[in-house]
This record gives sequence, structure tokens and C-alpha cells, in this order.
Amino acid sequence: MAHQRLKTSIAILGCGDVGSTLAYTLILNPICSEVILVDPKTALLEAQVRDLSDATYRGNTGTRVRAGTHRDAGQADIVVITAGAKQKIGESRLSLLSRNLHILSSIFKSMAPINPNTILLLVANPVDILTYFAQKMSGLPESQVLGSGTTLDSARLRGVLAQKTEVSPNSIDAYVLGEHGDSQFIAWSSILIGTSPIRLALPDQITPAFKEEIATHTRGAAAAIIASKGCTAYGIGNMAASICKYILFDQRTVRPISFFQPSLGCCLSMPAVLGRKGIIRPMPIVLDETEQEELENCASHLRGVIAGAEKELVADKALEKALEAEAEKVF
Ligand SMILES: NC(=O)C1=CN([C@@H]2O[C@H](COP(=O)(O)OP(=O)(O)OC[C@H]3O[C@@H](n4cnc5c(N)ncnc54)[C@H](O)[C@@H]3O)[C@@H](O)[C@H]2O)C=CC1
Ligand SMILES: CC(=O)C(=O)O
Repeated sequence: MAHQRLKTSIAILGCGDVGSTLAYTLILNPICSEVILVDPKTALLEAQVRDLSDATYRGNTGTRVRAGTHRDAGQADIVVITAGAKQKIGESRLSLLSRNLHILSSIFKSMAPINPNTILLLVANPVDILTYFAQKMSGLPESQVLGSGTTLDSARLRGVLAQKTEVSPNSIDAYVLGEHGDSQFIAWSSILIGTSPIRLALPDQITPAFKEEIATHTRGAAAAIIASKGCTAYGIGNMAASICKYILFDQRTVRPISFFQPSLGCCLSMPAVLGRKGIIRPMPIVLDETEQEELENCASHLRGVIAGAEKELVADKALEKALEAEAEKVF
């Protein structure tokens, strides 16, 4: 199929390990005419733009990379938020919440007024909680604010099942759902190896111990990589670029993605149809009793985290107002 020449832009906030890997992936598999990078570390930003641009000069990939401001980013077709702190060895994603929520809040202040048609894709962690607050802070419709969620965990799951079954990951349909974090769960009852439910494809292997081994592998993948190289970047770079493609090309692809779940009162990953307007619709999935319970526990845990973060935001606002009042007294 000939490449369409689209006048489309993707802004990436944060050009550290994840942001720059995503930008590189978007250059190698071009889907937009412009990638705008934004980062307060100006020397890093300039260097990343120059280095990434060097990758566009041979082969004429058709994607231009440039530095921009938060305000420029707010006008892009898709804004991917990778800005924020990352886990150190042994740290959990949730420990980043306070720092990354403050960064998120400052980002929305600097991006305003945001293009009302923009799709926001959250990648920074803890991604489900930040997706929830990004929707509130941006004022965009819920369908336009999504988090990469368990797309990466689901890819990891397909990878390990491919090894166990000796079937290509492309022929495996398997979803990790819920939190991109420790309360995630595997929807075992809906896994298909080619045309076979997994209990038929691996009849003697599906024991509780097997399930636990796979779940532990999938849940612990990020920490294991971070322990040796300090970050994860290629997997999420590829996932985020694919999500951008499903959106810009209105592909109607079904993926587990983090978005607001009205019946659960939080953002977490469930299957959804992705297209030009973001979440086109949730895709129903039948969960067995255990999985349903895992989903509810996961949502209850995330609601608790949101409630704690809301209190912190209210306290910050009160402090901000008190400091403003003090400053007015002085001048
Ligand atoms: N959802 C997922 O599956 C994954 C999420 N992540 C998360 O992505 C985030 C970024 O990770 P890395 O790129 O490795 O970190 P990094 O530290 O290499 O890069 C983060 C960049 O964000 C920038 N930044 C800070 N405040 C900013 C602002 N207001 N506007 C624009 N940029 C700003 C920093 O200057 C820094 O360059 C982390 O929170 C990490 O946990 C990482 C991998 C997978
Ligand atoms: C860092 C992270 O969230 C991941 O690789 O899954």
C-alpha cells in the first residue's frame, strides 16, 4: 500500500529514554509528518532533535523532528506524555505518583489552550492514575484521554506464551487487564492460541503453578529489566507508536488500553476499539468469577490511590493560595 502523505503531528512531552525511543520508532515507521519534542532540559532537547533528525536524512522517511513548546504540543493531533520521573531499582510505579502528578499539572497549565480534538496518550507512570487526572485537568472528553496501560504487559504475556506453546506471538490473543502495576491480572479464560482456548492448546500444563509462574514473569518484567539497564524503552516505544497508528489511521484495532471505566470509578485497562477519536467503544470481554473478582479488587485499589492523590492536590492548592496571599501582603 502506498504511504499516504498526512499533515499530522505527534507531540512527545519528555525526550528521555522513552520519549526519544518513541520518536525514533515514529521516524522508522512513519505515520505522521511532524514529531514535536518538548523537554525543559534544553541541551538534551536540542541534542535529541539533532540526533533524531540525522536518522531522517537518508531514505527520506518524510517525518520531520523539531523542538517545540508545551503550547505547540497542545495543538498536535496526538500528545504523548512521557514526562516524569522513572522508577529506580526496587521502586514501584506508584512511588512516582506525587512527583509525576505535579509535572502533569504544570504541563496542562503550559499547554492551555489545548486543541479540543487532541488525543492524549499517557505513558508516564503510574499510568492509570495519571490518565485519570489528565482527563480532569485537560477537560477533554473521556474518549480522547487514554493510557498505554497493559498493552505492554499483554505483549510480554504473548511473548512468554509463544515460548511455551511454540506458536508465533502474532497468533496468540491474550490480555493482561486492570492496572499497569502490581494489581494487574491475566484474563486466562479468554486466551486463544491460534483457534484454541489455552486449556485445549496446553491441556496438561494449565495448573495454578503454571499460571502463577506466567503472571509473576509478566508482572515482574519491568523491574527485571530496570534492575540491569535502569529503564525500559524499546517495548513501550513500539507499543506507543502502534497506538498512535491505530488512532491516526482510524484502524479500529482492539487493544487493552487504560481509559475511564464509569462503573468502576477509575481508569484501568480493558479491551477497547481504537480509532481517530481515541476510544471508539469498549469491547466487551467475558470474565470468569475469579477474574471478575480480580478486576474489582484492582479497581478498589486504584480508587484508593486516586482518593489519596486528590487530597494531596487539594492541600497543594490551599498552600499555593496561602503563599499567594502572603506575597500580596509583602508587595
Ligand atoms: N507505561 C509504560 O508502559 C511505561 C512507562 N514508563 C514511564 O515513562 C516515564 C519516562 O521514562 P523515561 O523516559 O525512562 O525517563 P527519563 O528520565 O529518561 O525522561 C523523562 C523526561 O521527562 C522530562 N520532563 C520532566 N518534566 C517535564 C515537563 N514538564 N515537560 C516535558 N518534559 C518533562 C525530563 O526532563 C526527562 O528528560 C516514567 O514515568 C516511566 O516510569 C517507562 C516505560 C514503560
Ligand atoms: C517501566 C514500565 O512501566 C514498564 O516497562 O512496564
